[in-house]
Amino acid sequence: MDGVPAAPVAAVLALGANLGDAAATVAQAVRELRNTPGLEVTGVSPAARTRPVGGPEGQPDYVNLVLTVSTRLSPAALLAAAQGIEQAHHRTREVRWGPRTLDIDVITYGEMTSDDPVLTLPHPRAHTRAFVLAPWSWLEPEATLSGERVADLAAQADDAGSVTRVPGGAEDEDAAGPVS
Ligand SMILES: Nc1ncnc2c1ncn2[C@@H]1O[C@H](COP(=O)(O)OP(=O)(O)OP(=O)(O)O)[C@@H](O)[C@H]1O
Ligand SMILES: Nc1nc2c(c(=O)[nH]1)N=C(CO)CN2
Repeated sequence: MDGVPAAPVAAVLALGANLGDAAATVAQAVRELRNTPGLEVTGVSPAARTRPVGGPEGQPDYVNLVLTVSTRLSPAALLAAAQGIEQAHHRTREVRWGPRTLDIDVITYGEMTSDDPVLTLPHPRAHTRAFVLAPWSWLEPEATLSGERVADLAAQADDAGSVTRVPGGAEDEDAAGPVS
């Protein structure tokens, strides 16, 4: 998990936010990831507005998007970089699946598999989450996750009906509008 790869590794990151100006936060996080040493952002999905899955009732909608990256960071360093950006956006963890200013999950890191609870790969719930799978499929229509087409998984997910594609660029802070 700590090993630096011999060659850049393709990884997939999922971003989500539903507190404050979520669209602006996600756009800023993309810029921060672009500025992270050892990381090249190779693709940014359109943003999605999504209904909250799990957690307390009455949360605002989320803004979600997916990035593809090419990285020389180890898996542990990639997670640390993601968590550092979460912390810079004042991420707190009070209640499981509660509302958050910013969440950055590592969905895949090359073909690596891991059941380490600190960094499980692929992300253990990604294959059930349209809020991850749908934006990923918009960015990479032929992508697969554990041998299954991401677009098919997105269509089958329980939350498939609560994901709306947001027009405009994901790095346009106004594109997704305020969450409600
Ligand atoms: N693939 C992964 N990406 C991000 N965090 C992971 C991953 N696998 C395990 N974790 C661990 O999960 C812990 C909890 O993460 P976090 O608080 O972001 O969960 P969550 O976003 O509320 O829920 P979920 O894990 O269902 O997305 C982190 O401290 C991290 O060590
Ligand atoms: N719509 C939506 N729901 C969620 C999200 C998220 O990013 N979007 N993240 C969660 C924990 O990672 C739990 N529920």
